[in-house]
Amino acid sequence: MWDIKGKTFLITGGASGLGAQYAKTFLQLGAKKVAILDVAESVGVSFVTSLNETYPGKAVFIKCDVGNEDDIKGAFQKALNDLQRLDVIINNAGIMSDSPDLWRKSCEVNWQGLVSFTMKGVESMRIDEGGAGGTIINIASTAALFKLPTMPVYCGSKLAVIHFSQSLAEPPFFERTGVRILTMCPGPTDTPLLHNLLDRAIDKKYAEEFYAAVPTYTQEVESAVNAVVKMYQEGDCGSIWLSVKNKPAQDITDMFRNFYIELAKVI
Ligand SMILES: NC(=O)C1=CN([C@@H]2O[C@H](COP(=O)(O)OP(=O)(O)OC[C@H]3O[C@@H](n4cnc5c(N)ncnc54)[C@H](O)[C@@H]3O)[C@@H](O)[C@H]2O)C=CC1
Ligand SMILES: CCCCCC(=O)/C=C/[C@H]1[C@H](O)CC(=O)[C@@H]1CCCCCCC(=O)O
Repeated sequence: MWDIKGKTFLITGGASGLGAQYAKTFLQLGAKKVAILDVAESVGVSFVTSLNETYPGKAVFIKCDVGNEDDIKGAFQKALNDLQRLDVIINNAGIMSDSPDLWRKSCEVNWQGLVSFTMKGVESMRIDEGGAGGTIINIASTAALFKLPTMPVYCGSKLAVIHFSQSLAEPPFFERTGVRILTMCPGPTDTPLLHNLLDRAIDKKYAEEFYAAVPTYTQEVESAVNAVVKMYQEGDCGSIWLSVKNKPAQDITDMFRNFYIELAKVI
């Protein structure tokens, strides 16, 4: 069982939605400090103010657009200075929009930003270079596990998150670095990300027909958050987890393992 008590957390996209609930929950469970990184400054500042009312001095807000490398460099260094040491990074910031004006930004945020924070995290945590080890939690989605024709860019960015994470985590990565890479795939969860689905689609007209034909369902935020806590406490490096329909988190690593074993027979 991995400890939460006394650990420091950096959470991207932590000003609202699931990221804010991860912050609240890990503080409730004894985290030492959290750094909330988000592009939404006023929401982030007021959220951190409310956290500090309950947990004095334990939360800091750092403005950061995770789609912008200069922002990431500055924010990561500031988080290290403020927290002194980073034990856990939750790469949570994500955009769901395949619209012509936003698809490229969503690739930068969902994928490149996550890669950048993961690499910086590994560098600062790795025990073979003087660090103390740690955990990096990468948030993917069930959109990586089914084909959603209205949002192929979002699906692709989330599958990239899974494959990047599981490839990086291949043994002996953990033995060498002491850094644990974990991936969570939440299913549709009740947050603003799911508002205005038609405006987020690659093709609005087709999306109207598509969403009229498929049933929509969402799970509670609490369920997705509990799943991340369970994965943090129990997950092995390289493991991939699922959180759907308010069910307890499931470790689906073996399904991926078997998929690659089958593929290896033909490649
Ligand atoms: N809500 C859902 O149904 C699901 C969400 N996810 C993933 O969970 C993560 C969080 O999603 P939600 O909380 O639902 O979304 P949300 O839209 O409610 O919140 C996203 C947060 O990220 C921040 N953000 C957006 N762009 C940013 C940027 N460039 N730099 C820094 N912060 C930025 C926003 O300001 C906001 O605080 C995302 O990666 C999403 O893809 C995965 C599966 C299901
Ligand atoms: C086995 C085929 C499954 C196909 C599922 C699908 O294409 C549609 C899924 C919708 C489901 O009915 C409930 C929803 O809300 C889905 C549409 C919303 C997609 C956004 C997902 C965001 C995310 O999970 O990251």
